[in-house]
Amino acid sequence: MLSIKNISFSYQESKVLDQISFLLEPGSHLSVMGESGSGKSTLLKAIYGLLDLDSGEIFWNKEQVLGPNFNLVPGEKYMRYVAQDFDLMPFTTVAENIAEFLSVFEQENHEARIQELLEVIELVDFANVKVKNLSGGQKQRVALARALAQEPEILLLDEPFSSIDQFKKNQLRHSLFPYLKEKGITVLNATHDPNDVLSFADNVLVLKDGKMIAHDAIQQLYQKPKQKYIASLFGQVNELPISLLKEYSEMDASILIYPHEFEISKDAGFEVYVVNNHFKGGYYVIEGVAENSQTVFFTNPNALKIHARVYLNVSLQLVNRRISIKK
Ligand SMILES: Nc1ncnc2c1ncn2[C@@H]1O[C@H](COP(=O)(O)OP(=O)(O)OP(=O)(O)O)[C@@H](O)[C@H]1O
Repeated sequence: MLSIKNISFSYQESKVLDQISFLLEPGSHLSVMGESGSGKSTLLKAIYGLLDLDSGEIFWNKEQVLGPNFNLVPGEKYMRYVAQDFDLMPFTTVAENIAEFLSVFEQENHEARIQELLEVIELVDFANVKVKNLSGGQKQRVALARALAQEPEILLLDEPFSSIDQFKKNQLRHSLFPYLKEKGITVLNATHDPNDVLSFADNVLVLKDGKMIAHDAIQQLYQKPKQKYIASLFGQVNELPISLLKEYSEMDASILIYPHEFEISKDAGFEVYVVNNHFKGGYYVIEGVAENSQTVFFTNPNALKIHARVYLNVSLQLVNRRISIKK
């Protein structure tokens, strides 16, 4: 179990982590989300022991993680941190880079382990290519394989696919995350990308200005976001006065609605007129304006005529789930 107990950290005068506490079960996958500068990397660095905390404690089971003031060589054997800058050996091959981190006591397994890890990072054909000749995204994958070579109990990933193109990213998510689950490796993944989170994370921790503002199971967090900031991490979201819906016209509260949650109708719901269509591949996000002059985004399989008037409705079930937010 990873226990983070009330940790705070400041760079010079500015507080970057503010009293963060949470527990992480072994083998589970936690995504750390938050806008740029919210403290995601700093949290991972603190957990890895790269920072001296202002206050608080970090434990992996019974072992305390200590910062550089107490630990000359930061980093614990049971934990690996894959940073945004990958620390590789450029003049040796991909296979040699991975082999460097395999256990010297298991020489006879090295070939098989290198092959296994090359498959996870999908670089089998690059085994004998020198790292200096790889693209940024390929280097990032080698850094991942090196971390895995050390068979960590906890893996800290800082934007693990940031340099990798969309196509490869998808393949890699589907090979890496199930591999980590199968091996029982505990994962903390700092990411901006909801696609890293939605199908793979068990829980999500949300940071805002160094404070933990949510820590919940992924589905709960997505379905019942406590504020727009949280819902926005998963893409576009509307925050509307509930009074736009006839049944709630007297109520002074706002409601968060993802664009795909509207039902379009010819006559039921509230009226919007169409001002723009945004092509998204398999569907369109339509930009409309409601009677209170507020912009509303909703999805539709096809583009709609500019200036067309449509009615948007939301299921009662959804309203009841979300309605808790007071203005
Ligand atoms: N070495 C440093 N010295 C001083 N301030 C720093 C340092 N590193 C980060 N910060 C500041 O700490 C805050 C949190 O940074 P951090 O890198 O943890 O954010 P982040 O959420 O990981 O951002 P991003 O998503 O852009 O990587 C930011 O305001 C940043 O400017």
